[in-house]
Amino acid sequence: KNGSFQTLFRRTVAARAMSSSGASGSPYATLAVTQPAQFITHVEINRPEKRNAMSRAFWREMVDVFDELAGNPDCRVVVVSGAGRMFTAGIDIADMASDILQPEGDDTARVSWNVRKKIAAYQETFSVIERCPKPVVVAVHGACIGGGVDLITACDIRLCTQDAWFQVKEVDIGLAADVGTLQRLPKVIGSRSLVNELALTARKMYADEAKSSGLVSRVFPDKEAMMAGALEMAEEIAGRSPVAIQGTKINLIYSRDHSVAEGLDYMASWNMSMLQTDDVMKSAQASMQKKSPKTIAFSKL
Ligand SMILES: CC/C=C\C=C\CC(=O)SCCNC(=O)CCNC(=O)[C@H](O)C(C)(C)COP(=O)(O)OP(=O)(O)OC[C@H]1O[C@@H](n2cnc3c(N)ncnc32)[C@H](O)[C@@H]1OP(=O)(O)O
Repeated sequence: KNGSFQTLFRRTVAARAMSSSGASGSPYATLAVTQPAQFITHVEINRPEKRNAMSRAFWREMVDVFDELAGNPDCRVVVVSGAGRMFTAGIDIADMASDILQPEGDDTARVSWNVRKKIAAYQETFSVIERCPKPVVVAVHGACIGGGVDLITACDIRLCTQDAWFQVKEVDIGLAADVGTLQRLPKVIGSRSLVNELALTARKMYADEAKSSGLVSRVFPDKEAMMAGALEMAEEIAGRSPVAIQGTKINLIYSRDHSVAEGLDYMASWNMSMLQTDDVMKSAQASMQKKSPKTIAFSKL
């Protein structure tokens, strides 16, 4: 069934749609948000002429979009990618310099207070991805620099193309990375030594090493194949019980940050109510009848 002409055709059309450089009439200046298939939302960083550099508008718009998607029952999974030649060149150095380097305040305490608030707001841009109960699949092609690494480490599944490269570039512009890479990358990549090397030297890491280190789980030959793969994966997720999927994401993140005993305790409290969902019976029945979960009509969540 997977290889049928119709399925392949539909995937190719969807992958092309997902590779486009944006939807007209988007309410966002830096993002194109579309629905390539039922329950799947595609968030495309859409400033290709500036290599998807993250401007002030971008930092705000990501929060708006993910806050909305978190509560939107028509979204069960999100795919994030970049338009044009690369995923992202990181922070927009031109647009952001004045925001960070000329802070307001009458004295050191007030200036510091205001800078802290700004940094916390920038951190929120990627923390909303992690807090969103819908799984987020990120698809990286070409460069993923600086803030791009902060972004992808907040996502649940990372895919890339063979031409992708990743760079924790902050030290090159005089910063200690402050919006998530130093906190999340060590949880993603097993080797602390490799994380330290990448963050302290700002060297580029290419697709094969990204795969062998565990930063990405799959490498595709090109962007079209990657977007088709991302959509296929998103369909697998979107076709399953949203109660099970969202509970799985939330508990995986909780147990990443807690002891096994605390994670088990949280899980027991979680499932004491969630096990009572109709989705368990529906899914078990379909499984016994050897039907795909995708054939089940789950209530919206
Ligand atoms: C609170 C702080 C929060 C977060 C902090 C994050 C830190 C970081 O993100 S550090 C990383 C910063 N990024 C960089 O240093 C990358 C700089 N860019 C490049 O090295 C290159 O542009 C490139 C990404 C390798 C792409 O090269 P190429 O394909 O040859 O394109 P260009 O001709 O260089 O650029 C095209 C166009 O895009 C503009 N641009 C590219 N990157 C940025 C950027 N980071 N900020 C602003 N603008 C960028 C470039 O200026 C060009 O614009 P024109 O108007 O066409 O001149």
